[in-house]
Amino acid sequence: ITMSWGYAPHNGPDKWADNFPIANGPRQSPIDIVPGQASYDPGLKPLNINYDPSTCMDILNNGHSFQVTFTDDTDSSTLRDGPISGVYRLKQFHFHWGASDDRGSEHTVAGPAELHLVHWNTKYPSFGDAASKPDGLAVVGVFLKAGDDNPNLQKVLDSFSAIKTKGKQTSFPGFDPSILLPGSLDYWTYDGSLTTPPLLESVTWIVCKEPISVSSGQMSQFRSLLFTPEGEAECCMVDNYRPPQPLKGRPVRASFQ
Ligand SMILES: NS(=O)(=O)c1cccc(F)c1F
Ligand SMILES: [Zn+2]
Repeated sequence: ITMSWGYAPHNGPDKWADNFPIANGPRQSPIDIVPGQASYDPGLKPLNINYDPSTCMDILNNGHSFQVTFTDDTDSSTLRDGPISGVYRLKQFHFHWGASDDRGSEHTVAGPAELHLVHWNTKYPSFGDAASKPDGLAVVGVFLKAGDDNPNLQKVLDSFSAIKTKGKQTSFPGFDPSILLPGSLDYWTYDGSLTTPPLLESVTWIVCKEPISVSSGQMSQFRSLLFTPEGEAECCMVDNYRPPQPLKGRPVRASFQ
């Protein structure tokens, strides 16, 4: 039987290496970002992000998080410049969050949650192919910070009643994910991996310095989702984050001074 990885004691991050030995590899994510230890690189370009809301299709509870998926058969929603070369297409975005407001982000500048916008390098024929290449993916990470209600999250939160349990999906047209980005696109960047199995070491991480806000009430809506499918004993979808991994000598660069 294939392993059903998760975030529980029996199948969580400390067990992933049993089936995915790359979990102990040289460029694993997330990492603890120490602002003072990052080195400013004046050669880094500003991020060039262009999203077309008409590529937004649906929202899904995949049993690990919820994800909003985009059509990626044209260069309509793209990421360019920053630390990357070429054109990367937006495939999906998802979040990781904690059971309480003091944990939940993956890259630690600690906070209740973290948004990941996943893009793949169009020099490869597909997302699946790109995901196995060292320069195949680029993920923009945005920290959520406990504070005021964030009205830009509301459309996402309002869809949760339709995707409460694992496997549920509902159409989610016309959403513009750029409204989830912070005002400043200053970022840290380093070479890493997927933070969930198969933990492939194919991600150029681009982590924004500025967080977006989320209220505690909105966080409790995230926590109302379930890891479990309909009809099974309910298990709240919380603490779906991997703890920081060893840096192993990797440089972390900053786009700002
Ligand atoms: N947490 S994560 O952004 O590293 C991630 C997770 C699943 C599939 C991905 F392509 C991916 F990038
Ligand atoms: Zn993620």
